Amino acid sequence: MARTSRIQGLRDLPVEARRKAAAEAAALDPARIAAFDPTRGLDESAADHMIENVVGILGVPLGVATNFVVNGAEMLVPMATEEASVVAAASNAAKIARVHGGFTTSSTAPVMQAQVQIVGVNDPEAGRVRLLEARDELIELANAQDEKLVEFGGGVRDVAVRLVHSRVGTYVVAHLQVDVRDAMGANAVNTMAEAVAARAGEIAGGRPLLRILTNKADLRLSRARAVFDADTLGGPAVVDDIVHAAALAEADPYRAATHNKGIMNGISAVVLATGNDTRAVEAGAHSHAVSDSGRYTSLSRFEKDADGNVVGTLELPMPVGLVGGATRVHPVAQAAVALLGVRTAAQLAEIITAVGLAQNFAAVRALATEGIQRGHMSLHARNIATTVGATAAEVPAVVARLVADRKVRADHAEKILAELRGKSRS
Ligand SMILES: CC(C)(COP(=O)([O-])OP(=O)([O-])OC[C@H]1O[C@@H](n2cnc3c(N)ncnc32)[C@H](O)[C@@H]1OP(=O)([O-])[O-])[C@@H](O)C(=O)NCCC(=O)NCCSC(=O)C[C@@](C)(O)CC(=O)[O-]
Ligand SMILES: NC(=O)C1=CN([C@@H]2O[C@H](COP(=O)(O)OP(=O)(O)OC[C@H]3O[C@@H](n4cnc5c(N)ncnc54)[C@H](OP(=O)(O)O)[C@@H]3O)[C@@H](O)[C@H]2O)C=CC1
Repeated sequence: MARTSRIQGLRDLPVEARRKAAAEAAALDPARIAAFDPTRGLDESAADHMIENVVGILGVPLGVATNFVVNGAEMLVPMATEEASVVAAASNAAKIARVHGGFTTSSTAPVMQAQVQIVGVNDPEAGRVRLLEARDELIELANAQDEKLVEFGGGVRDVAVRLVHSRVGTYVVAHLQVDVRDAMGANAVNTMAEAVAARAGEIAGGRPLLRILTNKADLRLSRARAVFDADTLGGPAVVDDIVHAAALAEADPYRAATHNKGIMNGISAVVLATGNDTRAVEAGAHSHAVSDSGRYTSLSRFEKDADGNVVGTLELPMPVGLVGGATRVHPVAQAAVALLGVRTAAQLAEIITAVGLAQNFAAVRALATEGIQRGHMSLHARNIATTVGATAAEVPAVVARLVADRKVRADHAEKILAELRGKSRS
């Protein structure tokens, strides 16, 4: 069967049937995603080897976003999040993007950078140039730390040197620019930085201090682009308002922070589902949101294209891997990667970026039209109903009343529940 990301009625199926439908739609043997079943996910002894002082395992809901087409390929996207409406919103935007073929993505080579800080250099300008003269020697020394990475086609691509003027002096900071192939790359570049630090200090004429990767991974960028059809959105006035909404985010840091949070709703959910480092991706994203003039701005852009549609673009650092970290040891992360069917870290990075753009578009569309409450709160209402003690059988009736009364609040849910229980007793 051909892979598809359109699954009719997925939301109405019980969870076990959804897993089956997802495997079928992804043309996968269901055994490949068996770990999605919480009884077959991460066990305590594996968890005990992942971090320290383990006392338990936190469950986070894992959903699957539908409707994605990325570079012409149908794609079901695993998303781990505690927030209602995120998975629905991503699926909704992906459905609108399908009208014009879905998402087109691209990326730079997977180059991470490690910094070596050198202190106490008397002639920092000359120290910088001495290090650049020693480029080949430093590259050779660094590459010798990871012959396998070089065999895979990775390794150090270049050395850059910056002078950083701080409150307590000028530092010579050498950057190793390393192609880390399918790894997130932290361990490889940190090992290289530690290995070259002493020699770099000698050459620069100072003392090496910090030796660590930078999470401002601006040489490892991933991009996504999609066209959102004007007629599907409700016409030219809606398009103009979406462009206004995005323009405010570009110009105003207060709005940009929320706009970017909407992007990260999608990105962090896929990063977490695939066992990648959410903090590394978040740090990279926010560092990239600072413009050349030093102002915090939005990561995405929405414009009106020549045909009057909205064209959305997103570009940001995406340091994710397939071969290391928790991706290698967490059975649910492995199942998530299998569901996506990706073979390289670059493919994974690009899909995550497409999800970020979809998520952002869904929120901005809602905000520029009916507001966030109707769609988001009607899904959040299920949490509220459960919080006040509604049973699985009672939840649908409580949710329907909360939404109809436009009062998605715990006090109102308690009132509705009491009324329902009163009726069923009488
Ligand atoms: C919530 C929707 C999608 C409803 O939207 P709707 O138009 O009422 O939904 P629909 O029933 O017509 O369905 C349209 C599609 O949405 C999906 N969908 C719809 N409902 C479900 C569901 N229950 N379960 C699974 N999928 C669902 C589904 O894909 C469906 O198509 P289908 O594939 O079925 O043909 C819409 O209102 C929306 O996109 N809202 C945005 C919600 C959002 O952004 N939530 C994030 C949390 S809010 C936040 O944290 C960020 C924010 C907002 O502050 C960021 C910012 O300010 O920029
Ligand atoms: N500031 C930060 O962001 C920091 C993050 N971290 C953590 O680092 C972890 C990720 O580190 P990472 O270095 O990716 O993970 P690992 O070191 O676990 O895995 C990467 C290794 O996998 C091997 N490998 C096998 N196949 C490939 C391939 N096709 N391409 C590239 N490498 C391959 C290589 O080792 P070999 O050459 O030996 O085969 C490579 O060094 C995350 O858990 C993150 O949380 C750690 C420190 C700081």
